[in-house]
Amino acid sequence: MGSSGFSWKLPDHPKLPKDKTIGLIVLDGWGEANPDRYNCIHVADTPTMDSLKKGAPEHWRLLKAHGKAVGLPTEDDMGNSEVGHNALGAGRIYAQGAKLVDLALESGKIYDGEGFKYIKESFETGTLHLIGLLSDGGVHSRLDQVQLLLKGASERGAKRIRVHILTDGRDVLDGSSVGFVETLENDLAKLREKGIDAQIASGGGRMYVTMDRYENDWEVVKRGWDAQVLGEAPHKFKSALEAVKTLRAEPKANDQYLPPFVIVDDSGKSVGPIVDGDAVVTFNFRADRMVMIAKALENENFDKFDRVRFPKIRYAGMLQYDGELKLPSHYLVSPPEIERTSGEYLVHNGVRTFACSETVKFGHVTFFWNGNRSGYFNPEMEEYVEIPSDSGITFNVQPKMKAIEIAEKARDAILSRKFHQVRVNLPNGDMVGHTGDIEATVVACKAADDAVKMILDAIERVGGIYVVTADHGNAEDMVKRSKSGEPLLDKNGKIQILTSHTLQPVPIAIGGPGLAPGVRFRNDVPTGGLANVAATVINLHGYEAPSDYETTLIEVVDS
Ligand SMILES: O=C(O)[C@@H](CO)OP(=O)(O)O
Ligand SMILES: [Mn+2]
Ligand SMILES: [Mn+2]
Repeated sequence: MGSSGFSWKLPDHPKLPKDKTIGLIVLDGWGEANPDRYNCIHVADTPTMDSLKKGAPEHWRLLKAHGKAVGLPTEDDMGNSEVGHNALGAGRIYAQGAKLVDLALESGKIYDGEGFKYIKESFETGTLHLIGLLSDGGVHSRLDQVQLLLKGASERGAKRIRVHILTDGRDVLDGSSVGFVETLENDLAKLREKGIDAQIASGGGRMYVTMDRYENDWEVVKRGWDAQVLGEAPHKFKSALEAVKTLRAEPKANDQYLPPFVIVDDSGKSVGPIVDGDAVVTFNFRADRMVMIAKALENENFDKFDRVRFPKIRYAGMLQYDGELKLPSHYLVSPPEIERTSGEYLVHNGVRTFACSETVKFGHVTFFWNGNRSGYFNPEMEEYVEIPSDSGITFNVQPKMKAIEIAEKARDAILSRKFHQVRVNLPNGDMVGHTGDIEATVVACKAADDAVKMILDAIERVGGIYVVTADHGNAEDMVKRSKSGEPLLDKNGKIQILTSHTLQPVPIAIGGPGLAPGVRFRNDVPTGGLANVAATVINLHGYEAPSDYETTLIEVVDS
């Protein structure tokens, strides 16, 4: 115990035993919605998840996974993996990046911070480059924040501004890139009227350029580096609007995967390479898909690809993306201080943990789960296993992904009896849902269900407990709908495919032979959300949760 009286030691739960093996499964992108043909979870054969639902209301219920329940600015904000896993692991609701940036821009505090002062030093003689995802999706970034930042920076001395855009089509409708570029072009034209030399300098689709995560494919980051820093790309255009319109006219074009392009002047020279003396801001607030580019921009020693040039710049992230690595070292807004997560408590109380997913979601059950912190709390108590994801494909061609491999690892970890908590993320519903391919998403949901079964069977064999939940919706609704819930059609009478997450609640189910008789979901937490899961799991490990955690979902009635 420290001098403040703080202790990592958790009190024993008055009724629940310790040392049970808990299989903790997060189905990524698995929400609950009305059954219809665009609900891939409903269409798919999912006997395991269906059978868990029969345990309602005592052993199955729904949780809020979007909006304020996960620390997002409004109830119109869909859930996402970062905020979802943060809430699941931390057991409290933190104002998240989106909200913190809103507040800092609203109050103007963003301009008084260390990060802005640092980049401002370059405004007199250098160019300010803004790199990030151009949409109003609100998962990684938001256009209105970029607009405010452009205004604020230009009013505070930025004379030459270059924006390097990444088109979305994942958190927003495919094809919406054109509209976002138009809006940005208008804003930049207005700045030019005021004598500021401002324009878009390069671009590319988010899944093909820059925004890789968890080191799945450094080529993605390199393609961005070449366009943004070196001013080189296979496609050259006079304007960004012309670029996106032309590239989208290609057969099978998709905003998520637009090839990299640079904007060139009349002499064919790129208008905005990043050079010595410039300032750079990566304006995404969300961490996972910014960590790799942040390393390329910041690290003196870097061997992931040949940077050709490593310009001496002043670089700041919108937020600091990794609290443990302190990356990047300069940032405009302080990230939420997520501390004392359930993982850290459990390690201090002798609970051994195993966590596993495939590369594309590996950081979700480790880094996000632990409050955007990389690495182990205590390597003696934890083991994290990453199964390499397929790279260079869209997951509708491999909808089963590595679900079975993840389940096998979890099964083996459970049967080894070395761990008290075996935690996995099953990516299928989400990663395939984002492709907008309905048939493939149905296959994906079945694969996830098969994986759940394998893990539950192992829990059965060791007399353990399972907790099955999800981080946000995706696969349960694949069509854009009117307010009354009718599928919306586009100009050609085709349904508008929804590639994004949703506002839907997610299920949570508990059970297994190790679940003490009399444990059931309370009925007095009707608005429970993802942040209530941590206390619940801590109870199932035989401990009382810390008093400032969101309340547990369970009670133990005498039977
Ligand atoms: O792929 C991603 O980056 C997001 C969507 O933008 O999905 P998730 O939050 O499920 O990781
Ligand atoms: Mn997710
Ligand atoms: Mn997703």
